[in-house]
Amino acid sequence: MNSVSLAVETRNLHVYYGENHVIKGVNLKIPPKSVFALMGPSGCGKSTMLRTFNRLIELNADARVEGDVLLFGRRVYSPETDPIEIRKQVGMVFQYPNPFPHMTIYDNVAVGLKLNRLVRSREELDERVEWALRKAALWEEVKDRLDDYPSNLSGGQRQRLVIARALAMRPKVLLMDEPTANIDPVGTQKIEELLFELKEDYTIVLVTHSPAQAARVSDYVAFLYLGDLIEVGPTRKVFENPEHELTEQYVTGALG
Ligand SMILES: Nc1ncnc2c1ncn2[C@@H]1O[C@H](COP(=O)(O)OP(=O)(O)OP(=O)(O)O)[C@@H](O)[C@H]1O
Repeated sequence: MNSVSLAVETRNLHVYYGENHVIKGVNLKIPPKSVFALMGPSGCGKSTMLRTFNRLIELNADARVEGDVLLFGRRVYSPETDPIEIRKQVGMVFQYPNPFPHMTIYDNVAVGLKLNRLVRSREELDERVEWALRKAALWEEVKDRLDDYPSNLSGGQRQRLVIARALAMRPKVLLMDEPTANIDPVGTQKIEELLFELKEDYTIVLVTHSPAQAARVSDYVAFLYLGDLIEVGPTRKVFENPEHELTEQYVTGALG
């Protein structure tokens, strides 16, 4: 696949926090309309890597990025590239479900559309909010209480609300940083099922420290260890026939 047909590509990507070298020359090719998992033990650089894809890493004054990240062939770190534009194309969901507590369920989904003036009428806004909530598999559970506040929702519902908020902006890529780490098993299962539907339209990059989750939901998986990319490939291949001893230890639970 050439760069334009890849959703995300990293070329010799390095990240430093001050003197601390945390991503060490990583080359990745992430095909569109798939779930791509970044897995590895705590501190190996998964979140850091994810944050380079939408330039969120730049909010950290200590961080320095070298090498390239390409989004559908476009250089994310080129001086001509506007980080705000990149963040519109690349949605992000974090480990803690973080809907805005003082906004209604409806407004949580509508807020980005309003701020960016992406719709012209209240009717269009209603349609887009419903569309996003349906896409996030939440509509049936909240359609009669759109004016409620998210504090009344379960953790899993709140996370799906945040996913709806991201989807409302119609991103091409959705970055998810351990989206089920703080969700109960039933909520986790719903979010994992949702990933299967979302990948029909979006590219999903999922950070997880759980090899079991990566095996359940991803099409491709990359294993990071201490900032090095140890192995990457189709998930089945990596789990059933890993090339590296370290990968084998990690997927069998021997590495922690
Ligand atoms: N803001 C920061 N300043 C300095 N060092 C950082 C910062 N954020 C992360 N690090 C360091 O960079 C390395 C990679 O951290 P990162 O959070 O990317 O790993 P991770 O694999 O996502 O870990 P976890 O699963 O625990 O979230 C770690 O050694 C961490 O201590």
